[in-house]
Amino acid sequence: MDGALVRPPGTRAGLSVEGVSVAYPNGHLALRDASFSLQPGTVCGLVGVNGSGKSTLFKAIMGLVRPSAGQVRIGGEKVQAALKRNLVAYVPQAEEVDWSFPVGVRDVVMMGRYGHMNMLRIPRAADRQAVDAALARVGMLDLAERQIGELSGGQRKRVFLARALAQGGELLLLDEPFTGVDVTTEDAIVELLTQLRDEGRIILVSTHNLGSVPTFCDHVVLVNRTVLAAGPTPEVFTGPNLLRAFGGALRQHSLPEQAKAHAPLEAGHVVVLSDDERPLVMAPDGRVLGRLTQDL
Ligand SMILES: Nc1ncnc2c1ncn2[C@@H]1O[C@H](COP(=O)(O)OP(=O)(O)OP(=O)(O)O)[C@@H](O)[C@H]1O
Repeated sequence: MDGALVRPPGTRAGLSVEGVSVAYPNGHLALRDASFSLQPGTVCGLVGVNGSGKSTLFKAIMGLVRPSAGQVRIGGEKVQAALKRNLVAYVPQAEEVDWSFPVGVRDVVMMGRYGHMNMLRIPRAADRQAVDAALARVGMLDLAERQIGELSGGQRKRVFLARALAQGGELLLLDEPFTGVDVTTEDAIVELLTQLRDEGRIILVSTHNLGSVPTFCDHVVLVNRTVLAAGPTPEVFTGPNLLRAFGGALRQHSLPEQAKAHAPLEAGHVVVLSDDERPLVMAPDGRVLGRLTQDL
């Protein structure tokens, strides 16, 4: 993934979620008193079991649900003001998109520019440049004329990432970006997110792929209907915290003998499998040592 990105003007935007509670119209309290904050230039993993409130938190940050208590601030501004300034870009889960809709790759990425256009939505040269730069950056310029439904799962993810880049948001929300992508695409996405972090953006990534969290997240927010723990990855992404967040949803195994023969690990380490089955190895004191296959 390479190429330059046309960056919008705008100040760096920190994110603060302060005491946020969200109740749905049926009365279900999906989040209670959730708090954390992130500084510009951070990649943060949002980690929790199914139904723990990750998407609800995204919706609160995007102004799609109104908290019954607390507030979200982006760059010190209320959500609606931040949205008007195009500070927040969202990369959806594949399931949220109608892939049969006949729309080309370039058109999808151009949608990221709508907030920069007037009512008639006629693209200007700057919009076309931003689209091309974003497509180049995710390595999709060659497929720009394809229909979106004609792409692979990994290519589709790149297109929606390009849409967020073309928008030029300071805060990027990614919902499960690694689901259904191969290791090469995952590495390319991680590299791009790291570059965006180094440019001063905040990247908030919801993921079930626990194995990848220590390798690319500076911060972690663990959720289960509230924020259980938030902070730098080495402090928060620990065995005890993960077991508290996931309870019985994580399978825990002793490291198999045959794996020990290939890895410099001591007895007593355990392997924890996330629900996408990429194993994490933890030390007896609960420190996460890394992924079994790649890091150890
Ligand atoms: N529109 C809604 N109305 C009522 N309850 C909802 C609604 N949307 C979500 N919920 C409930 O709120 C809780 C949190 O859901 P949410 O989608 O935020 O979880 P999640 O952590 O994103 O889950 P997953 O990992 O499965 O995507 C769940 O119990 C869910 O059933």
